[in-house]
Amino acid sequence: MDQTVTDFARAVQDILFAGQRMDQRGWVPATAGNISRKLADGRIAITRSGCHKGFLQAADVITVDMQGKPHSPENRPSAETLLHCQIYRHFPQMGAVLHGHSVASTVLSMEEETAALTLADYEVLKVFEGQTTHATSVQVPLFENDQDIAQLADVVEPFFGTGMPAGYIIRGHGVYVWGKDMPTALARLEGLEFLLACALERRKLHV
Ligand SMILES: CSC[C@@H](O)[C@@H](O)C(=O)COP(=O)(O)O
Ligand SMILES: [Zn+2]
Repeated sequence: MDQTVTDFARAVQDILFAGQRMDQRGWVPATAGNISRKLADGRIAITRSGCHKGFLQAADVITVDMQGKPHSPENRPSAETLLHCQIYRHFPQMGAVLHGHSVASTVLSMEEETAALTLADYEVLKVFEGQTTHATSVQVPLFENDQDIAQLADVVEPFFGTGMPAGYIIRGHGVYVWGKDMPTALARLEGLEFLLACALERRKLHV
């Protein structure tokens, strides 16, 4: 079979699997969230706008270029496609991007008044790139939500220089994480969601 077709077919499988996994964990309520995977030829396979991520069909995955332009003009990619493209542009070694709307990321980001959530002293911090010990802290930047995604991307842009090992959170909205491939991105998301759930539980204990 043609290599390009095989790569796209694999990306579709990766995206459908990720959608089911994120739905099972309660991270993509209703039609929330979006999922992408970079193809070997540089195109990006991404979810269509408005689909339930737990019930994705192969036809719900389309391709866009690095600027977010769909290869078939009749296809409407995720409303947040620009945020995915921005991550791939900054980190050429990354192969998958996940966006979810968990309860923990939504609540914590609305409660935290500073510009970042600090996650410290957790063993699971080692799930993030470059972390080798629990005896550290990782900052997860918080950005104000904005329905103008190009404007939101402009605000996120300078933070790529800081690496953002755990991804970032849009306030009252959700998380963005990435990885070299889909299993790595899913593991990072699972790690981040575990840590956010711990942080939320601790805040409840301390009220
Ligand atoms: C359920 S509303 C969520 C959307 O506004 C958006 O934030 C989202 O994550 C999904 O948008 P989509 O265009 O389907 O990729
Ligand atoms: Zn969203």
